[in-house]
Amino acid sequence: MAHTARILLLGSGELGREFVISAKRLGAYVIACDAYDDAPAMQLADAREVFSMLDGERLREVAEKHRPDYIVPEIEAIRTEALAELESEGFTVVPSARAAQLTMNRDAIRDLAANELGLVTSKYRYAKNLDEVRAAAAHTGFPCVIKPVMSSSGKGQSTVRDEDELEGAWDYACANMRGDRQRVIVEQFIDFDYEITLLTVRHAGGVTFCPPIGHRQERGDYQESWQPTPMSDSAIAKAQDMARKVVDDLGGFGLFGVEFFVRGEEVIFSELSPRPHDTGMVTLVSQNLTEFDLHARAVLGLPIPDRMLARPSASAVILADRDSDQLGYEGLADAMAQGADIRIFAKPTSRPYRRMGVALATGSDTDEARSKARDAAHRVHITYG
Ligand SMILES: Nc1ncnc2c1ncn2[C@@H]1O[C@H](COP(=O)(O)OP(=O)(O)OP(=O)(O)O)[C@@H](O)[C@H]1O
Ligand SMILES: NCC(=O)N[C@@H]1O[C@H](COP(=O)([O-])[O-])[C@@H](O)[C@H]1O
Ligand SMILES: [Mg+2]
Repeated sequence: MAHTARILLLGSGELGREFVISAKRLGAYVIACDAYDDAPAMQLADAREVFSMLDGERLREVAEKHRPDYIVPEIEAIRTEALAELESEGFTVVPSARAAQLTMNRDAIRDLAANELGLVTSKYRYAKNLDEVRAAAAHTGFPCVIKPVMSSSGKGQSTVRDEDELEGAWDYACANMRGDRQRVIVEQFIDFDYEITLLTVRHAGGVTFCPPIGHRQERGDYQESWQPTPMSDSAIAKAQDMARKVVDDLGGFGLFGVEFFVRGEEVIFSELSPRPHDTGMVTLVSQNLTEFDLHARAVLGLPIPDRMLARPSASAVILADRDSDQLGYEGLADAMAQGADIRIFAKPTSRPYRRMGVALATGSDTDEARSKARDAAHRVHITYG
């Protein structure tokens, strides 16, 4: 065979696009899947399949047609029962069908982290109607954060300051939840000093951590990230210990993005992605091996260094502000003039707040890198035809 491995990629957004590049550099044949055609990763892959990955039967048909060595989820909205079945029949799901299943639902991963593994989390309770939301908020206190148990990138999420806002937040969560379970998590709002993503690679040779990535979110969605971010030795040790516990429990090989809130010396586990993380796009310039390279290596059973280093770097997102299918981009040269780099994801359509690209920069420290990346992101103008 001409290729080192066949990979079925489930989800073809910007993270998948970079993963395709990394996997293909290692000689893999990649079939990119998503619910819409010309998705960012499809444009670079060897083959594509356009279907809803929530459709278990279609998922099975596609897996049987391509007979991949590895099935690599790139999004959360996947019929994970189908992944479990395929795994039991001998397919390899990355990092494991169990990891995909538990992280698709906030309640499943939260119960594992808080109850079974004993990790420190915010106070929380679940609710499936407005009365239960009120009871849950009485338990957590105000402010609290309400999120659908099935959602990502902040969809359906709101921070609630008092009783009167609960109904609006419940309606908003219901209107924006994915899947068929009308259920939310109500979490105590953590007034953190900063939050991090700890990229954690579980591989044949053990577990390797990348230097912590700091990030800033708006509307529950990432706006900028930087690496490394300073942390005390004790805080980093706590985060690494919790990350190791959870990835060892989930099993399999791959890179995980483990999210924590840090308040003083207290480190609070939030959630994790069993795959490259959006805030980890900064590794496209900060690390010798990016998060996508590390995921590809771990998946293919190739060696991962024991220690990863990062030079001070930052990323800043380029967002659309309206719906369009006549997109163009201006200002790239201007954005790059101060030394920043730009990635455009080439999504075929835009909608308000959709992430269309990212600016990347390095600097003598992360403050300088952040201001360069932000400045470059502002110089890119999307045209809407
Ligand atoms: N309990 C909380 N206290 C304070 N801030 C919170 C809390 N929960 C979430 N946030 C803020 O909202 C952001 C998004 O939350 P979370 O990571 O749970 O959502 P998500 O939809 O899964 O996002 P993604 O899929 O992009 O990781 C967090 O990074 C944090 O900034
Ligand atoms: N926080 C998760 C995340 O960043 N996922 C990334 O966004 C894409 C969906 O983007 P879209 O909504 O613009 O299609 C996903 O395919 C993945 O690459
Ligand atoms: Mg998150």
